[in-house]
Amino acid sequence: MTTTQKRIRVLHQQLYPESNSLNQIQHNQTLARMSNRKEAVRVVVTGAAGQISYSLLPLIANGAMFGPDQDVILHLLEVEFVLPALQGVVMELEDGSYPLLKDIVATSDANVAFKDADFAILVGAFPRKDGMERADLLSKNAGIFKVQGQALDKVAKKSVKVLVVGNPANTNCLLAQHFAPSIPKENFTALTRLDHNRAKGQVAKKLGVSVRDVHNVIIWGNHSSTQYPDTTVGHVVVNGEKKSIRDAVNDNKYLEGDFISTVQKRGAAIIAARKFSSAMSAANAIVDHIRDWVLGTPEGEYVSMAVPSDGSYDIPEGVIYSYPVTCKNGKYTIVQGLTVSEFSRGKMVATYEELADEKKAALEQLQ
Ligand SMILES: NC(=O)c1ccc[n+]([C@@H]2O[C@H](COP(=O)([O-])OP(=O)(O)OC[C@H]3O[C@@H](n4cnc5c(N)ncnc54)[C@H](O)[C@@H]3O)[C@@H](O)[C@H]2O)c1
Ligand SMILES: O=C(O)C[C@H](O)C(=O)O
Repeated sequence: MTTTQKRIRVLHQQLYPESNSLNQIQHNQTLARMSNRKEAVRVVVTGAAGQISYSLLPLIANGAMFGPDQDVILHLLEVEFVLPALQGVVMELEDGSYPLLKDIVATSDANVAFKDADFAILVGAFPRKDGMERADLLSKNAGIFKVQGQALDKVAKKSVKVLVVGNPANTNCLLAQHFAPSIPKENFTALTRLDHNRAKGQVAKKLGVSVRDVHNVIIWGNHSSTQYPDTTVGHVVVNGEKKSIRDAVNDNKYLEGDFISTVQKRGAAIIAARKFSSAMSAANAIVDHIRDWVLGTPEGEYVSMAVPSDGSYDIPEGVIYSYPVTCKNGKYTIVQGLTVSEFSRGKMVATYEELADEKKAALEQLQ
């Protein structure tokens, strides 16, 4: 035994008088490391055998959503006749050798899927097909979000954070919220981060810069073709120089015309090209939404989230409306005090009115 080994043994015996093996030191160190690990979070993904989930699940399992030190337990919900396909997804997750993936629950029972959930990502819905209007989706989807809201209310943690992706996302979110009265209203959100990312992408392309140089675009309202992608407070930073998007682009006709309609119609353009709705970019936006909500947004950075309207910017309460937000300590805050031009106001009200109509139609469906 070397002198160093002897000294370690003495030290070890002082620290652990009940043990006399060096292996025990290693064992205790391992136990200590394990006890420092954060408890695994339970993440529900509905529509788990669908195409968005196929891109999303590996991102959750590899730490992109919650960080590299957070174990996850995936709760996968599918309709019963799709369970055999879901088993294939489960096998692939097992074969992916993801160190953070602690366990998988795969089921067609909402009360099993939502049990003790920390996060619920509601993707499963009837997707819009080429030529179909979003309003057509309301009747197909209202029942799904009623049942899932009720299950959340009954068995999920009261702190569960909910993100609705399945369309019409804002109104489906409102329904889930309505049927889960025991969960704080502000825990219900819908995805407009994909639209936000699309808007950044269009500005970056126009200016020939990277998306990382584009900041504080805003999506107001509904995840639909009435959404208002707004660049009025956004800026770009190129070679250390900060400029408003308006000044950098220097083409208001574009920013108030083609830019807006390209972002509004991007989902439809992808359906027309792929014959399926967006999936890879949707999964990426879902990760961005939850990661920022949980881990926070960089100082001064706005992101877009559809959240319960609280009267901010004179949008009445009672709809799920996309606003610019910042996130800190697991909470989002709607950015206040931005100047709203007459042009912007018209677009913000139009998209609100669509949401109010969708709400009325959805509630009628359920009577
Ligand atoms: N908000 C956004 O930015 C955004 C972006 C893209 C797609 N979407 C929407 O996301 C949804 C899913 O898209 P996709 O391409 O993955 O569709 P998909 O058809 O590939 O997958 C949907 C899955 O949901 C399942 N499902 C249906 N009803 C269910 C229920 N009650 N419980 C559990 N699972 C159920 C289906 O069996 C299917 O496997 C669609 O509504 C689509 O329009 C939203
Ligand atoms: O509009 C759709 O159904 C597609 C999806 O919401 C998208 O924005 O890509």
